[in-house]
Amino acid sequence: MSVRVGLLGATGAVGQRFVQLLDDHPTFDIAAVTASPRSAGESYRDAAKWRVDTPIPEDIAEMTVRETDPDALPDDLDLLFSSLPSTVGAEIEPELCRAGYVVSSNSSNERMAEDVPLTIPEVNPDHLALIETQREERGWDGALVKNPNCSTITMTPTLAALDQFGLSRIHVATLQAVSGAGYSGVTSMEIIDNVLPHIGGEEAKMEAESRKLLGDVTDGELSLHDVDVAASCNRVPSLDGHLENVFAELEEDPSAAEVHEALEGLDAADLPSAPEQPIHVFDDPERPQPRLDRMRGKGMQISAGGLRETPDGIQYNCLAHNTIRGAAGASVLNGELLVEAGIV
Ligand SMILES: NC(=O)C1=CN([C@@H]2O[C@H](COP(=O)(O)OP(=O)(O)OC[C@H]3O[C@@H](n4cnc5c(N)ncnc54)[C@H](OP(=O)(O)O)[C@@H]3O)[C@@H](O)[C@H]2O)C=CC1
Ligand SMILES: N[C@@H](CC(=O)OP(=O)(O)O)C(=O)O
Repeated sequence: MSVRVGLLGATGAVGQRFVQLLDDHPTFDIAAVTASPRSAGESYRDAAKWRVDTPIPEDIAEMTVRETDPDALPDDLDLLFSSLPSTVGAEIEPELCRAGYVVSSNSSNERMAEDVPLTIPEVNPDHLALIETQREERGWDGALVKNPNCSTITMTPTLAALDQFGLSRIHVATLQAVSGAGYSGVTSMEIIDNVLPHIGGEEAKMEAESRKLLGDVTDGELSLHDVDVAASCNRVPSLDGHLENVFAELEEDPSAAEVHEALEGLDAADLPSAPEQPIHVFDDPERPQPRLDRMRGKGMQISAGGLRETPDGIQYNCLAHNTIRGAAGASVLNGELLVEAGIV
């Protein structure tokens, strides 16, 4: 089976990760690439300043970049992956869905909309049921599905695994890599020998998106999980890989060994890009570390470690590759879920 896909925002940092990840994908074939009007008409090789650590695929390099507009896309695309700036996504993604395209989007616009599935296949694949509500309410033939923010993706699968003990209150502090801010997002003068204790909007995203991901969809209606989440987000000078310190207050009182077993027991998704085991737990208290562990499971596995019983609950660390598991890889996984569900 071949699924013809288009990449929106293909020349950007996340767009390039899509190109890299889809290069040898078993079913997805890149049939169109788009970017801003500045790049449209150029070859992908000229338009994209290639910064990924594998060679640019020759067939994609030769493609002509199109405008990001329904009229500029071929009609026979089965699926679109979007990594547009969120202001651009907010304008263009609904137009594309109205025109009949199914869009798996990484951009933050509409992540919290009640009729838009925000999914991680190992956590809440059933939320795809919201597509029916979305199509009824918006009159779309296409569909819009989102993946969460990269810091949220790193933590939420661990919370899904701990939900069996009753999640009551979560505190999390993040140490986020510079690639999360994009190539020109943080200057070297700002970040070398430094830590920035503020990432605009990130804390509110982690607090809200995690409750949606852990929530329920019944009869096409969404209800949020009632766990309290409080986040503090920090930029640190690692290149890729967000590390997070989680303090979980639970209704029950599991031992560290029980938590270890629960984390490693989170069910895998049976999808081509999914890791065989979603979460790996280290016994070594010095792991996970961004440089050593971000590429586990081809950048798609989440690592945890430092499990510790405290008077208030369990403390642990978790880590994921922010532009693979946290961005392009997350959208690809959602695309595979859409194929499995027969929506694509
Ligand atoms: N899940 C997550 O947590 C993550 C999400 N993201 C999100 O992904 C998106 C992309 O991020 P990133 O790749 O770093 O951004 P970049 O700035 O590197 O790339 C943006 C892309 O969008 C294109 N673009 C810009 N303006 C327009 C326009 N007006 N019309 C059409 N296309 C346009 C650019 O084309 P051109 O080259 O021509 O300028 C480029 O292809 C953002 O929304 C970001 O927030 C990013 C990282 C992680
Ligand atoms: N804010 C994230 C990256 C990002 O773009 O997030 P979002 O997709 O929620 O805008 C980071 O800095 O690491």
